[in-house]
Amino acid sequence: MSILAENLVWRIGQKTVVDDVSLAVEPGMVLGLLGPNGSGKSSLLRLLAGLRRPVSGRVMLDGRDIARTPRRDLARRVALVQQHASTEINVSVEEVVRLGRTPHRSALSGWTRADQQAVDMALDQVGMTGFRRESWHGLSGGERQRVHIARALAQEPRELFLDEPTNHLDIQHQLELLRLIPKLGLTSIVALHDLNHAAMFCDRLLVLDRGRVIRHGTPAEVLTPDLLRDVFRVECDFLQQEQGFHILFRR
Ligand SMILES: Nc1ncnc2c1ncn2[C@@H]1O[C@H](COP(=O)(O)OP(=O)(O)OP(=O)(O)O)[C@@H](O)[C@H]1O
Repeated sequence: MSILAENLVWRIGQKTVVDDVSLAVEPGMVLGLLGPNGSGKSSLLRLLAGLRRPVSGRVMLDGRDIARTPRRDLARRVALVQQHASTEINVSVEEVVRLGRTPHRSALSGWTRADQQAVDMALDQVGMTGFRRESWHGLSGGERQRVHIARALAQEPRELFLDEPTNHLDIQHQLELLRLIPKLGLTSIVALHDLNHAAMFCDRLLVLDRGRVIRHGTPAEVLTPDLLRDVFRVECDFLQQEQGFHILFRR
């Protein structure tokens, strides 16, 4: 397994935010993480990326416990694109993406061809090459989001965690990004709110509610009318199409 989490628990004060979560993702697969607001998706992603330590349970990447993995090794293989990430200082787009190379560089080595190639490719993958010299502060919310993803890709991770990556993006860029993720060949976990997008682009889905895993499996196994009613509190119909199903929400 590329990503394996066993019985993760995380609390803040008296509140159990992540409650006995286990999951497994095979190499190259995309797992969609679903759940209502406050269900623990962001908190779980931070535990999986090693930014938070669980109260109990463990996360294994390629069979190695991340609690015993040196920070630098972890930073070389895992990238997390968080919500509301921001940069205060006045920098160019390319400079933001170059930060993704930090874990690969030593204090003595200069900027290498491999570093530049990784940055060029990452900018290209998110369609931001033309913006490389622009100031970060002049970008729209969606453009910033794409630059954050480029920074994560420049890191050349093996595991990619994305927290609502389509936030702020127009529909064209939402679809482009969701199409890109499976093509990267990385093992990915993506927190999403759009259930149709999750069904279209993820191999497997996992639904959280109040920190607990309610269901996991293929999109067709997970997204059923009873789950949408019980967890998301919506009534819907399902439209069966050649390329899969589509959820129609009732007015
Ligand atoms: N640092 C923190 N301090 C206090 N409460 C926290 C903290 N981190 C998470 N929580 C609480 O834990 C719960 C889960 O939050 P989390 O952000 O993980 O949910 P989420 O599923 O990502 O939500 P959303 O869909 O709204 O982004 C929320 O009730 C939140 O207020």
